[in-house]
Amino acid sequence: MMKIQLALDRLTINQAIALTNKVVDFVDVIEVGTSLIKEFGMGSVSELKQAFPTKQILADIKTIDNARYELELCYQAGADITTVMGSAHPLTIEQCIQFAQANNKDLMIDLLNLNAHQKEQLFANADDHLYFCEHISKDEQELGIPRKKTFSRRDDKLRRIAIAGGITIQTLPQYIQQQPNIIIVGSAITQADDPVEVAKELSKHIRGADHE
Ligand SMILES: O=C(CO)[C@H](O)[C@H](O)COP(=O)(O)O
Repeated sequence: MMKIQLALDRLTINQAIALTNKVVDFVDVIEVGTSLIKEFGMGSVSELKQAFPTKQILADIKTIDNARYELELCYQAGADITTVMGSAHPLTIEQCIQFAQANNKDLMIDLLNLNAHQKEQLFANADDHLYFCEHISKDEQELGIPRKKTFSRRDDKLRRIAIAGGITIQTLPQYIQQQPNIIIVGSAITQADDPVEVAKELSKHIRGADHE
């Protein structure tokens, strides 16, 4: 099944919990966004895990260095998945992969701003607990820079792929067509007038998508 990940950004912890409570049945993974971690620290991760103990919690820590220290903080707070920037030093990425494996956790490598060659090098690490996130930044979104088609599931069957960055109900079909494992949606739900309706609709299409 294709999964939907809810990205919680630019909210207080209480707002994040209240919003998630409304839409929890329509999401598979709860992402504690980088902005929450930066503003409120690891308490944002532990409070979300306490509020939703049966859900997978992704701490979007975006590690760029100091791999074990940062992952340890996330695991102590209850995270099931953490993120590392694909642009980090290869040793940092290797440390994250090894440490996640040793702790029975999943890892997501954020491919933000990497070229095809850099991505190929990272793809050599593919396994069932490693996700590669095709991500366009908030800054690119806000400046209206169009997303390039980044991958096709047809030649990418071995890798677990997530897609993130400004995805809405209107733009969803093109992402579903690419058959990722996870579609990450933040503002389209968190900023919606009716978050429940939007999450319900997104979930219907994402979870219902034909996925190999
Ligand atoms: O990692 C992120 C920001 O760095 C967000 O998780 C991602 O961009 C999804 O949120 P939105 O749908 O609002 O773009």
